[in-house]
Amino acid sequence: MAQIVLFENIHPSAREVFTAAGLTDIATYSSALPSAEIFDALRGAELVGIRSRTHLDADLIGRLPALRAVGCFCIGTNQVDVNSAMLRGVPVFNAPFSNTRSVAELVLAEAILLLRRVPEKNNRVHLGHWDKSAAGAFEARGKTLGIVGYGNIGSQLSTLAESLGMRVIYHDVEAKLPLGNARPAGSLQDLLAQSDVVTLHVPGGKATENIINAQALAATKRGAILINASRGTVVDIAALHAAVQSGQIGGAALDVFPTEPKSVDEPLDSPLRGLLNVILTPHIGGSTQESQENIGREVAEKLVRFFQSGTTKGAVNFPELPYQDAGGNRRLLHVHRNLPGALGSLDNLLAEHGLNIVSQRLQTQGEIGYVITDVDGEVSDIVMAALRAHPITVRCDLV
Ligand SMILES: NC(=O)C1=CN([C@@H]2O[C@H](COP(=O)(O)OP(=O)(O)OC[C@H]3O[C@@H](n4cnc5c(N)ncnc54)[C@H](O)[C@@H]3O)[C@@H](O)[C@H]2O)C=CC1
Ligand SMILES: O=C(O)CCC(=O)C(=O)O
Repeated sequence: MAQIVLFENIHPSAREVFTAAGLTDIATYSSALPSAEIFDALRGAELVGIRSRTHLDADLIGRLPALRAVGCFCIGTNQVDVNSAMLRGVPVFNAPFSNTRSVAELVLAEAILLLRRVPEKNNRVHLGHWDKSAAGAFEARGKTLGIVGYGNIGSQLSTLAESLGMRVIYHDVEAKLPLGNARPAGSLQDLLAQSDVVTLHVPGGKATENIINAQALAATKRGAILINASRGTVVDIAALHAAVQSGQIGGAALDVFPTEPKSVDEPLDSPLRGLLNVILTPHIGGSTQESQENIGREVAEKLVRFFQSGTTKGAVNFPELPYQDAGGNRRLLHVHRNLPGALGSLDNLLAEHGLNIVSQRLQTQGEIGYVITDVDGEVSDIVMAALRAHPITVRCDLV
């Protein structure tokens, strides 16, 4: 079985990084695999690369003892049970801003197209109608853009929209630095009531599930446009369907869906198909040549650095230890339960086996601690077996 398994058509730049680092045992898949097939594909894999469609749940992670790290070649990591991965000593990496600009540009384009009613007009011309009316068509200039989630994408979009002359307001659960003339709205309800275009840029997960539901849609300014390029679970699709049909929502653009097709030939199952004032795109917010090449390189580099030196800088679920040159002969990566005396137990065990510590760094986070130890001398299989068998150990690797 391959040491590295990459799903979902990850850009070839990733393979270049792995092979340049001497990691050549790589299996690639052009799409996500059905859950019945994924275990066989991953058996024995040490590094796994996915995008948004491959789900790594607690059960699957638990059945992959060889797995050392996961790379999400995207921003979102909600498709991985990152807590279970952490508890098994598996760091998860992502590319936190390599596709930010691509998403912001698509959203801005969709806002303009929907304000001008282009999706319906495009369809009418294709059908032979030359309907040159200005009814319901507006400039973006002077309109209010409401951004829900003022993180990397939301704030990037904020500056682009202001350069078009839009008034920008935002709602975030954390205090955020307003860029340019953007201002925080008093609440989500307040944002919805004021905005001509509402766009969602929050993470997926339980806390954001259906935050745009029937009640939120009813509180939205009548005829406003809704754009969702975050995660499909953020919008209640049945409620949106009803709001579009009643005219409460004047147009919508959705790039993400509660359940997304796993491959090219699987159709999207959604009541929104066929509505002409709704733009549906196949989760391509971050899919540009520029972003995919950068993401391929960035995440592969993080995986290689972890695999070869143990650094967890940038991991989303793990104590972060930055890169440091190896000081000794061998380097031990030890993940343990975060209990008093854990480091002492590890060091005693090394001393019992005559290993001198050249340098050692510890970081803890929640339930686990992570120690990188450079030692003089060879680390025998006996020492590794003793380390792995110790009651505090979650996992231990030698690099
Ligand atoms: N369609 C696509 O292809 C892509 C989609 N995404 C999605 O976009 C999301 C956002 O990306 P970034 O801006 O890079 O993330 P980010 O982490 O920089 O920003 C997210 C923001 O949402 C805020 N937030 C969290 N819960 C909230 C709530 N309930 N209400 C209001 N604000 C809330 C956070 O405080 C944070 O400021 C990602 O998590 C990912 O799911 C990202 C890239 C591509
Ligand atoms: O490109 C992808 O597969 C996923 C993009 C995305 O949603 C993300 O980066 O979070």
